[in-house]
Amino acid sequence: MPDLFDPPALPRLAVTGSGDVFPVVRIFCVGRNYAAHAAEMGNEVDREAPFYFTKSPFALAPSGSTVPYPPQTDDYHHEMELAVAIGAPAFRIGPAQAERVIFGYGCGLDMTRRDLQARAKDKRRPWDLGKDVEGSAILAPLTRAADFGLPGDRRIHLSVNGAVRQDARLSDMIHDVPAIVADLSRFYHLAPGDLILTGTPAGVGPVIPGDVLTGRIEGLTDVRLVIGAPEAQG
Ligand SMILES: CC(=O)CC(=O)C(=O)O
Repeated sequence: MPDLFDPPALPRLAVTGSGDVFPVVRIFCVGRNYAAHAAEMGNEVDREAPFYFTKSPFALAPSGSTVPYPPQTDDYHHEMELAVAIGAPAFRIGPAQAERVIFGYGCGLDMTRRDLQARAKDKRRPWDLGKDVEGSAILAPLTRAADFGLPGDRRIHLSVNGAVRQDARLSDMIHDVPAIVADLSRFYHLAPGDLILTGTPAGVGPVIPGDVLTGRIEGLTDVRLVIGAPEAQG
């Protein structure tokens, strides 16, 4: 039977220093993984275990894009994050095995309709409309794990129009990368093409059309986003 339409190809990320590309199949995101961010949002952190939400891989936009200010929000926020790309199958692995299944790392932005997320939280509803926003997962080219090493306590920071807004250390994460990979592998058969955004540090805030965002993690390629004008109706 013929397909009724041509499905879109999976989005792909460039790999720094090579012609390789990494197809993105799923995007998992960790919530409240930095104590200072949880506090600024008025939340307690859960040190027992991470929690997750997801974004469609089709929410991905490459670094350097101009992405229109999205519909149905007046409070679109930046969230700078370390992204982890999975390169091998992993199911029910321990933290000690996590390194073996990590393909690489990248700088990512988890752009968020904060007003819709807040409304969802108030009504105890899922966060999809706040988080799974078209064009809201901005990813820089990946760096292979062998070229990056371990996340350690590298600086993670984001500036908007040159002014630093988020500034922290990867060691500030409550659940570190091996713990996150191991924990997620209890629930999912992780596989090549999975991407994990590991949570954002404090300093999140609103953006407006014309803003230029630059996110940096020592040792990785910067992520860059320009906020475009909202799209016209109709
Ligand atoms: C409160 C949030 O927006 C959750 C999140 O995306 C993060 O902590 O990162």
